[in-house]
Amino acid sequence: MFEKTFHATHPAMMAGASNGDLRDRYLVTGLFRAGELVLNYSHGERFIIGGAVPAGQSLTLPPHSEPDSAAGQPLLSRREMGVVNIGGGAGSITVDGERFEMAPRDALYIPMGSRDVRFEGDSARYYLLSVPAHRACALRKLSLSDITPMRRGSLETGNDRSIFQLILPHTCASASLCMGMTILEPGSVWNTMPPHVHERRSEIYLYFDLGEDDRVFHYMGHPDQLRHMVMGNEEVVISPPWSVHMGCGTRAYSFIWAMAGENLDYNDMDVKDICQLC
Ligand SMILES: O=C(O)C(=O)C[C@H](O)C(=O)CO
Ligand SMILES: [Zn+2]
Repeated sequence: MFEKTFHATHPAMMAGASNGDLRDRYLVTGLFRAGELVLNYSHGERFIIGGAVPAGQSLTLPPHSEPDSAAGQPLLSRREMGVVNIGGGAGSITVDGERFEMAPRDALYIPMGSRDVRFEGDSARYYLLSVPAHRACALRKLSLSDITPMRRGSLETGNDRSIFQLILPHTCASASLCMGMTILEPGSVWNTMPPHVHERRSEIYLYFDLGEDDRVFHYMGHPDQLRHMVMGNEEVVISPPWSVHMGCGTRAYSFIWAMAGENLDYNDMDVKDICQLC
């Protein structure tokens, strides 16, 4: 049921890794295909990373296919999920009969125990992230207009951006998923500058709102041994807990960040000084 399984990696595996090795280990592509629901699996925090593009049809979360003890059970029987509509048009998500209209950039938190989850919409594109959960929190829709963003950076330093915390304890209760969206102002290109590491959580970035010919130069690895990966629109990068994660685009863009691990504390991060990087 998973298109690809991404394995957990050791920091020592960065030495000698080719650009192709990095892309194979950390880059998730092909998530958004018309008429399909695509799921990938990462052993880092056991994230499921997916995309659903209904293109006029109705797409449903599949049940577990294995092991035998779980086969046929709902995918979210022991998991929670965050969804964002990154498409240009509205759609709807129906969870066990409760229907939510999903305007572009709306998010939905779907709790553990949800059984029937359907995605619809002609031009909606849903980004899906799921992690194991130990409790069921409330099903909840979140719109950017309900959230006061954190403003960070400046146009002068090319990193003027708004950080919307969609799923965090003060906005939406979850068992272990943290999720948000960061939107860069026109003329700004750097995200997460200065960068940070958080040993107790892994993080996943999805870059979007880029043109077809635009790219983000995403940096990862140990702060004093940075590597980069060239990423296009609607591509995802997995950041292990030992890795920085930051990027510079050829124009302004947006990205969705999602984390899980030891805690739900957004501020549990070790911010690096730019002079520490090389
Ligand atoms: O632009 C930023 O800065 C971010 O959005 C950083 C992410 O929220 C993050 O990496 C949280 O750990
Ligand atoms: Zn981070």
